[in-house]
Amino acid sequence: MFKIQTLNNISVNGLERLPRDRFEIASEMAKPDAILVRSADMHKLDIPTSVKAIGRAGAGTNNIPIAAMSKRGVPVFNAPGANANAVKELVLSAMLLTARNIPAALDFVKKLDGDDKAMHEAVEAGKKKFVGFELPSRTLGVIGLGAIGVKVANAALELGMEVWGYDPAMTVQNAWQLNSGVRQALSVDDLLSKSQFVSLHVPLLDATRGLINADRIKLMKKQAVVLNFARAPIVDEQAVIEALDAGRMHAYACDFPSTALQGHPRVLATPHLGASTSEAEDNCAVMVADQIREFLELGTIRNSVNFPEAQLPMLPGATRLCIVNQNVPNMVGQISTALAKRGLNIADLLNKSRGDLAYTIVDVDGGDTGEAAQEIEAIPGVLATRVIAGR
Ligand SMILES: NC(=O)c1ccc[n+]([C@@H]2O[C@H](COP(=O)([O-])OP(=O)(O)OC[C@H]3O[C@@H](n4cnc5c(N)ncnc54)[C@H](O)[C@@H]3O)[C@@H](O)[C@H]2O)c1
Ligand SMILES: O=C(O)[C@H](O)COP(=O)(O)O
Repeated sequence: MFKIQTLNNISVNGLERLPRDRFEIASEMAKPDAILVRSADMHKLDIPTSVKAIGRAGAGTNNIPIAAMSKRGVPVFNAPGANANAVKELVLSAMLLTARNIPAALDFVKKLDGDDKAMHEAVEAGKKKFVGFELPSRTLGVIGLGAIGVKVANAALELGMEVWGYDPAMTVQNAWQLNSGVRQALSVDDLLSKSQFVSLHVPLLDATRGLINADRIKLMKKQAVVLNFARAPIVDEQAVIEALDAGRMHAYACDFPSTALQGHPRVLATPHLGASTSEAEDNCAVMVADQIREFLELGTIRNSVNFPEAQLPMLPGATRLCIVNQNVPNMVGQISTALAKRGLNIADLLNKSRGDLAYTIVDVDGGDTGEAAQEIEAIPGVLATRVIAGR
């Protein structure tokens, strides 16, 4: 029986992928084997040593201490692309809402009073304050062409916009999805100088913290709109507020309310709703639950942010060892020696590495691997060892 602790509400459709005869699931428990999380901040949590894997039912993993987990040999999984359409739709609605000054217009309507005649007169006299603009031929710059950025860029092209993108590390898979009409900016500054709308779709990293700052706002076209549905610290809020107050920027739309932004007439802030659709919640939970189950039952690694991909069909009757170690020479040699010393035959083996980490799956013909596993665990540089009994 594996124990799964949930730190946030995880969609039932996802949890159902973990059959109750093999998985116990609770929000509070001792010695969990794995943790399922959405946005709960795990940086200050004392993560039990029993934890073998963490599954983020979503995209961003900045709430998880990944470096510390790598040192412990614990893979962190996420759900790439599973909520991308939900975010794309929110970004498109924010573009339309800000272009047409809808938030201020709704506020105006809420404050109308009097009878129908008085309201009608106020509407006709007041509507000129909310004259907006249309999207075709306006320019959108998309920073970060990953799962979400590509969808936003393609959809904006469909709306008739001119679209520029910037991503120095775009994957081939995402490049295949990008409409060839999206033009390539040479740098963030180049993109900003061309854009009326700028949409951010990068992870929060040291390199992206404060990506949009006072100097960069000056590069944007006058009356620009910044759309931040990525993470709050990617934008310097104070710089944005100053640009809005000075009439340099038209609006700031973001998914991250704050005291500084609260009540600003040119800020459209949603309560971190990017992934909050039933479809996205199901997609994320199903994807990550499947990945956690495959890891716990078979040692398979799919969509980890710190481990290499690793998938090896398990041979019937074999015993499987999954070993995480530092990516240094002679580890596989030492592992196979520990097995050979006990007369254990390797039936199949997979060794993959990513950065400083290496991961080995070894299927051994029958046999008792207990002692060998203990010896492997003690090899300097081995971070975690697990034995999975054959079925
Ligand atoms: N508001 C929400 O609810 C919500 C929902 C999903 C994701 N997000 C945020 O959006 C981010 C992106 O999500 P995604 O699914 O598209 O992720 P992704 O990993 O598919 O794409 C991120 C892209 O950013 C690129 N990138 C990284 N650093 C860059 C830089 N300095 N300049 C330009 N490009 C850079 C990467 O190469 C990658 O292609 C997540 O990390 C998360 O923080 C927010
Ligand atoms: O990175 C993400 O996937 C989003 O920020 C969604 O976060 P949530 O799962 O807490 O809604």
